[in-house]
Order: sequence, then structure tokens, then C-alpha cells
Amino acid sequence: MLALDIENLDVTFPGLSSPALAIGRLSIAAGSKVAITGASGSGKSTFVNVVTGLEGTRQGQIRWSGEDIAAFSESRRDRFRAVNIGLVMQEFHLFPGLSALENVLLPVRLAGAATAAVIERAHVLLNTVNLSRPGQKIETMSRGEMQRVAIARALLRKPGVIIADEPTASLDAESGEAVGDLLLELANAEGSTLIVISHDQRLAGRLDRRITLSSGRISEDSIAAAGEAA
Ligand SMILES: Nc1ncnc2c1ncn2[C@@H]1O[C@H](COP(=O)(O)OP(=O)(O)OP(=O)(O)O)[C@@H](O)[C@H]1O
Repeated sequence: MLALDIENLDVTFPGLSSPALAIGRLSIAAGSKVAITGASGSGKSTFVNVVTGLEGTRQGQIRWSGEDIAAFSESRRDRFRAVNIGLVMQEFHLFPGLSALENVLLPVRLAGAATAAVIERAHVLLNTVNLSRPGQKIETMSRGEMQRVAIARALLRKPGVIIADEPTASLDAESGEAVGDLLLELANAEGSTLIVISHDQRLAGRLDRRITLSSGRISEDSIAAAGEAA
């Protein structure tokens, strides 16, 4: 499991008068389960992009258990993400024409890391997410099933952190709840830190900590609020 420590982060884009994301200090403990919420345009996707290293940043530190990915080159960030971060996105990013199993294995196959043990783990994970037909073509699956394939893929390399960006947004209530259950169960079982970006108040309410972004800044943090109340 990985801890996240952010310091002096400031992400600006051309044409914006204030930063898309400005975080003086934020620590997320290893193994904790955190929801990030906020209105449209508040900086949630920017947060996902910089903490996963999908986007670089020139200002600030983003340390995962001590390793500052803000100081890494793009290719080093890509390698770090592939090994350490399990990403689940709203729009799944699965490949039609391939089966559920082939989708789960694609990143490790591309990395030349599909050992027999990893293939066995892919089968086990598909079972865990309640998919019994590993050979089913992805385009024939329901949206809830597709998201469960994406979760199995994200967990294949036993990532220290799972980051899910609006994982239930395009699902009906029942499938969304199943996906929320799975993310929590699997993060607990694997001992991964879990960060979920979500408008889904029910899902956010089930996590240990809720952080709200407003105009790129942290406007509420349930841990800080609990500390003030104590
Ligand atoms: N590449 C970019 N260039 C210019 N502005 C950008 C860029 N990316 C994001 N922004 C701006 O930064 C701000 C934060 O955007 P971001 O996508 O992080 O918000 P969000 O909270 O994820 O919103 P939503 O819930 O609508 O997806 C917005 O004002 C957005 O227009």
C-alpha cells in the first residue's frame, strides 16, 4: 500500500486566471479509503492526472511513499504508474474485439510480464468480480460488466493504490452499487490505498475520508473537521 504526500502543488493552464489545482499540503495514509468530491470544474480530473503522473507538473511535490513523481521524466512516470497505480476510469477504456480476459491481460502482455502466475491471477480476479465467462467479447458485455473487467485489469499487478475516476457515473444504480462494493472489498483484501473521485454520495459516504475541492482548492476535509471537533 502506498501513502500520498502532496506539497506546494500548483497546476496552471494557459488562459486560466487561477490554478486548476492548488494544494499546499495533503497527506493520504497508506491503506486509507478516500473520496474526492467537488463541482464540475473544481479540479478533480486534474488531481487524478497529476497524482497518477498522466500529466506532469512543474510546481510542487507529489510523493508516493517517498518517491516524488513530479520530479520524474514522462517515461519514468509511465513505468511507475504501470507498476504501482491501478486506474479505473468512468469510460472503462477497454478494447472491443478482445475478450474480457484478453483486456485484463493486455497491459501486462504489452509489458512482456504475462507469466503463468499473472494469467492465473487474471482468471481469479475475473471470478472475484463475478464474471464467469472470461472468453466473452467485451462489446457484448453490459456496462456494469465492462466496469468490472476494468477493475480486474486495474488490480492485476497488485497496485499499492487504486484510483477510480467516477467509476459509477455511467452505470445504473444497481450496477454502480456493485462496482462500489467491489472496489471497497478488493482494496481491503489487497491492502491497497483507495482514492475514488465521485459525485455518488452513497459511495463517498462509505469511505474513511471525504475531501471536497472547490475552484482547485481543498475546501473541506473530513479528517481536518474531525480533528477540529476533537
Ligand atoms: N488542458 C487544459 N487547458 C486549459 N484549462 C484546463 C485544462 N484542463 C483543465 N482545465 C480547466 O481546469 C479546471 C479544472 O478542470 P477539471 O477537469 O480538473 O475539473 P473537474 O472537477 O474534473 O470537472 P468535471 O467534474 O466537469 O469533470 C477547469 O476550469 C477546466 O476548464
